[in-house]
This record gives sequence, C-alpha cells and structure tokens, in this order.
Amino acid sequence: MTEWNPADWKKATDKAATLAHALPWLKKYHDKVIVVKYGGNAMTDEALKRAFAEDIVFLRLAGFKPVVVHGGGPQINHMLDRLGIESEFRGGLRVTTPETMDVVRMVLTGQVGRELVGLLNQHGDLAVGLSGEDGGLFTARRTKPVIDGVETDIGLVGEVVGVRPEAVQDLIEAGRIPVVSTVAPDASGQVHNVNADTAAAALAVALGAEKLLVLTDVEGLYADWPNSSDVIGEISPESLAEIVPTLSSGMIPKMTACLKAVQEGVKRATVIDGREPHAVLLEIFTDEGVGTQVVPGAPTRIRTAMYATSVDKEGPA
Ligand SMILES: Nc1ncnc2c1ncn2[C@@H]1O[C@H](COP(=O)(O)OP(=O)(O)O)[C@@H](O)[C@H]1O
Ligand SMILES: CC(=O)N[C@@H](CCC(=O)OP(=O)(O)O)C(=O)O
Repeated sequence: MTEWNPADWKKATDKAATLAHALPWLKKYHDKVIVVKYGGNAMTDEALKRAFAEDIVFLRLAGFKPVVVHGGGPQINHMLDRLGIESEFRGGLRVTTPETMDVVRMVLTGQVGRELVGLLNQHGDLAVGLSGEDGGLFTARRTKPVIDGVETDIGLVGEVVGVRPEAVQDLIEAGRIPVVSTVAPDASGQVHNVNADTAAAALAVALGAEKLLVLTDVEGLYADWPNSSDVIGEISPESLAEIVPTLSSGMIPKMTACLKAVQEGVKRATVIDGREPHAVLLEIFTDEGVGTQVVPGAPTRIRTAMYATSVDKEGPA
C-alpha cells in the first residue's frame, strides 16, 4: 500500500490554487492577440530561452494568441565581429551598410528566428517563422533619425510605413505561433534593417493586439539612468512622450515603440526583464507590477528596483 504523504498533498493543493488564481487572466486574454517582442539581449542563456518558449506555448494552449517578434542585436554584433566588420549605433539604431544588411538578414531570419522556432516546436510544432519580406508583411521607408538635432543618414535602416498582417493572421487562425524577424523591403524591394521594437509595435497596432510585451535585459525603464535604483512602474503616453527625448541608447526605439503602440490603440505596452525565468507568465498571470507599463491615463508610479545597483552619473565602469 502507498503511504499518504501530507507534504505531497500540500504541493498538489498549492498547484490547484495557483491554477485557480490564473482564471481572471485566462478570461481576460482568451482569444486576444498578445505581441511579444523578444530582444536579443534577453536571449543570452539557454535555460532562459527554453523558459521563454514554454511561456509562449503555454499562452497559446491556454487560448491566447501570442505572436513573437524577435530582435537579435547582440547576435548580429557577434557575427559582424567574426567577419571583421565594425558595429556602429546612432540613436540606438545600427548604421547599416549594404554589407551589414546582408549580415542582419542572415542572422535575424536565418539564425535567431530559426532557433526560436526550433525551441517552440519542441512543444508540438506550432511555430512558423516568417520575415517582414513574407506575404508583404512590412513595407519600410528609409529613415533618417534626428540625432543631436541633425537629420542623420544611417544607411539601410527603415521605419515601417505599411503592414499587411494577413500572413500573420492566417497563421493565428490556423492555431499557429508566428515568429517574425524584422527585415523589410521598401517600395522598390530594397531590404532594410528595422529595429525590432519598432516593428513589433507596428504589428501590434495592425493586429489590434490587446498587449505589447517587450522583453529586454533591464527591469524596465529606470527613472534616473544610469542609476538603476528606481524603475518607472507605470506611466501614461503623455508623460512618456515628455521623457522620450531625454532617453539614451536602446531605450529610445523601445520606449518610442511602446508609446506609438498605445497611442495607436494597443491597450497597454509593457517592458519587462527577460533575464527573469518565465518573465512572460509572471507579467500576464500576476497582479504584481513587473517592468514598466505604458497605460492610458495612468499616473506616473516609481518603485524601487528589485536588483537595485546605484552607479554614479558617469555610468558603470
Ligand atoms: N532609462 C533607461 N532604463 C533602462 N535601460 C536603459 C535606459 N537608458 C538606456 N538603457 C539601456 O538600454 C538597454 C536596452 O536596450 P537594448 O540594448 O536595445 O535591448 P534589446 O536588445 O532588449 O532591445 C539596457 O540594457 C540599458 O543599457
Ligand atoms: C536598425 C536596427 O538597429 N536594427 C536592429 C535589429 C535587431 C534588433 O532590433 O535587435 P534587439 O531587439 O536585440 O535590439 C539591429 O540591427 O541591431
């Protein structure tokens, strides 16, 4: 006869309670599109990538409609480095020569996207990869960002000016998980490098997504960068628009993308810490505020960072 173990019973009842607690979110997001942008900086560790894949498949099997848009900046840097090509960023965007563009396309669509599809498909062949070139998904226009007050040519870098979401919608309706890489042709067919945050926001708007979730390698938007002691927990689009011009490096395209998504109809955009295992499930299925949420009408709320480290204004050594 098997012994009855009170500890195992407690574990089982805790699990049941956790599942029951998920019910309000299951109701809220059932059938809703959630665009998840997975940044290259959050893809450092194999276990984290596997946990991310589990979260996305979990959402899909729970009746949500997750769409993954991935980055791969560090992976592109690594390949450029191997090829002896220097990486240069201006205003958070990569200066993209035709030679660099070939590498961007190869790494994003041929390497990072493939790897994510493989990880997701370890749980049942639901994921299908596509790029902004497929099915007319994105049309880009060469962008010349204003850097230090001057319009600056940074090469084959595009902003998304058109989205035909049908290819992604077809996959969603077939019960699949689309995995999108963000190279995109302009009207003449010339392929451009589009920042993945920017592309994710444009796709979230076109799909009428309930939420844009952006995974990166920080806890959210720090209030006093490069000090990482305080995180902006919640902010309205109006207040965010005021601070966007003061931001630096990768946070410029990221927060601009969140702002645009919410201004154009996505209910909320949240930047979360992809270094946290199961960050996606934590964000969706808990009340605890994680990351930085851009929500219409929200008063600015600042909280102490979980992994606070203070550095002086010059930045970390
Ligand atoms: N105010 C800020 N709060 C948080 N991070 C910031 C801030 N300003 C600049 N950063 C930098 O932005 C980086 C995230 O952008 P990026 O490197 O492009 O990430 P990803 O690859 O996830 O898109 C952080 O690692 C941090 O170094
Ligand atoms: C124009 C531009 O900067 N494009 C990005 C595209 C990849 C990306 O956005 O990757 P992350 O999300 O990991 O930063 C780049 O070349 O790095």
